[in-house]
Amino acid sequence: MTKGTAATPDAGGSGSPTPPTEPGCTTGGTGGRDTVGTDDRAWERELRDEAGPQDACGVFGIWAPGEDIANLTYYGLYALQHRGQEAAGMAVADGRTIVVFKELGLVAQVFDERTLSSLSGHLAVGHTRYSTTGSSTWENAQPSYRTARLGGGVALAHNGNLTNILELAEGLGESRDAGMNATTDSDLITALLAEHPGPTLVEAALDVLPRLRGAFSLVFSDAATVYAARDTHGIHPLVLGRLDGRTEGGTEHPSGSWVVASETCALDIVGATFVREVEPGELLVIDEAGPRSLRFAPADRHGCLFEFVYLARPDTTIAGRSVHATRVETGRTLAREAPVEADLVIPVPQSGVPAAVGYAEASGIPFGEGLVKNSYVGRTFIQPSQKIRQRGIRLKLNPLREVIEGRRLVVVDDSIVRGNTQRALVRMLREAGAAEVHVRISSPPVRWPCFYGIDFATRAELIASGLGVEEIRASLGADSLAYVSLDGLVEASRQPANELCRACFDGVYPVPLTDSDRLGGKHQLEAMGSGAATGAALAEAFRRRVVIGMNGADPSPDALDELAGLAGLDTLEDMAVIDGPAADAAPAGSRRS
Ligand SMILES: O=P(O)(O)OC[C@H]1O[C@H](OP(=O)(O)OP(=O)(O)O)[C@H](O)[C@@H]1O
Ligand SMILES: NC(=O)CC[C@H](N)C(=O)O
Ligand code: SF4
Ligand SMILES: [Mg+2]
Repeated sequence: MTKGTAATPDAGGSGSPTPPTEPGCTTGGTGGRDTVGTDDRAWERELRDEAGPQDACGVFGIWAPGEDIANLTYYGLYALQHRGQEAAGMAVADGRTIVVFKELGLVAQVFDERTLSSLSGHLAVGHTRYSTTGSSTWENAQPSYRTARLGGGVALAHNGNLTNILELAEGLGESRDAGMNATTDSDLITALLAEHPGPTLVEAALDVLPRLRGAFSLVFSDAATVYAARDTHGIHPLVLGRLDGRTEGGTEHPSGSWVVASETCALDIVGATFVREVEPGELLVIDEAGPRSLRFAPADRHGCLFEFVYLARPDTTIAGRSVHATRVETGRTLAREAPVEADLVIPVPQSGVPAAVGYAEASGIPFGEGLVKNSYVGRTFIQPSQKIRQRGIRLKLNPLREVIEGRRLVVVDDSIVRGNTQRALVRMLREAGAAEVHVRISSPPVRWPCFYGIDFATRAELIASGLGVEEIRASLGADSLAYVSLDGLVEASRQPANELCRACFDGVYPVPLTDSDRLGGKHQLEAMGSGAATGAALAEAFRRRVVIGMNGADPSPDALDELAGLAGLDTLEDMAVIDGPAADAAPAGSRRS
């Protein structure tokens, strides 16, 4: 392994890689593309500072000598854009050096031809980020990079969320900081791998991976080799593909060319054929000898059911089942379980479309487009602030008056999380003249927070956590509301019920959660001093409120007392004396002003 170099473009954000400013510093990007107006900056601050629900990142890895690695990675990330819209990046290595280029923004905003042409090598690791631990800052964009203790570097892309973050950070001590200023759980993994005394990255990984709790689909690399690993539950997807018929200097590379990606749709886009899933508890090592499989834990499969509902693209296959087929069938089931007399079934674009097709098919009610989607607006639920999500819905969806006026509508969507979308839609549809609005949802009520990579924020934010179906209907202003049953959804996914995580629907968490897991939160590493969790830091975290209740945690009274004790306070009320709005606290290492 060799020392990495940095991509440090000019202020315009489009420069070519230049040497690092300090030895071993490897992450690149503008750290401050200063071309946005005042209003945009406000949005940026919201993006950066506010806690809120989000999605599940996309990861991509490729080992393909002789191929245009940067371009293929770009296309792979493009196919995974729906999994994270806050930042994107790639690390490209040529056997000697690793160059990382990352930036806040969408894939197409982060990379241009000039940047891509400056990134060359035989392997790459890429990422699209939707933050679940650590603010939306440049430092927290991925791939995360660390110089390894024994020389060389480690670049890592992570989808998921760890649940033993404080424990891991405490174990790292001072080396957690190491000038990187990242506050993600993902960077903790990179640091653990880089700090490991083992002579090879494989040995480090086999020791570190079993110590991680929670969800991780990882693609990481040193300068010569790509690695992929999936947590023991296989919570989020990760697949291996082969770039068929590719050549190196006119002859096919003897060991083939390989791609690892969050979803099969990314394999399709780069022209790779699906080989198999990375197994839960498996570590794959991909180099000139081809892929080798190692095991770091036994498989105890609990795949995320919400991937089938919303997260994954419909043209992806998970555990042998098409996401699109699952959604259509769930719509059919919903029509059987919750029929209604109506004139037209309309979908809520984008991810509500397949279920609406299924509902229309099974009910016999005509299907029609009643909402026009602005294709230039992305996913709203995965945006990191409530204000942005609410604005996004108005920007994104507009009713087609001539289609809906005077009609009794069945409005089909895949999920209700906070209720932003449905509340806005019911109002818009009524204003546009709908005679009746019947809302049908192709997943059960989301009542429980997710600790494994979906930022469902606080439980209080989940509309179904405190309200029954009738109360939700009243709050949305709909004429009727019904959700599909959990059994109906599981059946449509064709997965054995005991091999799924369904925790956000039924509160049964496959990875046991301790109080500190529950007390953790998106900003827990920002609240820590370098290396160690001090009482004062926890008190600060507590004050910021994003920690308590983050991810919907309902901390037990005992845990709260313990936290107050750690912070040196007698009672929780004492914490109120520390004042100042949470958003004022700039995330550690933020380069943006
Ligand atoms: O109840 P809420 O908090 O509003 O969240 C639920 C909505 O968010 C998602 O759509 P999103 O706009 O994120 O993406 P999509 O275009 O893929 O449907 C989901 O499909 C629902 O429409
Ligand atoms: N959505 C995800 O998979 C997030 C990955 C990681 N926890 C982060 O916040 O960057
Ligand atoms: S809690 Fe829900 S969103 Fe989170 S991993 Fe489980 S099924 Fe997926
Ligand atoms: Mg939607």
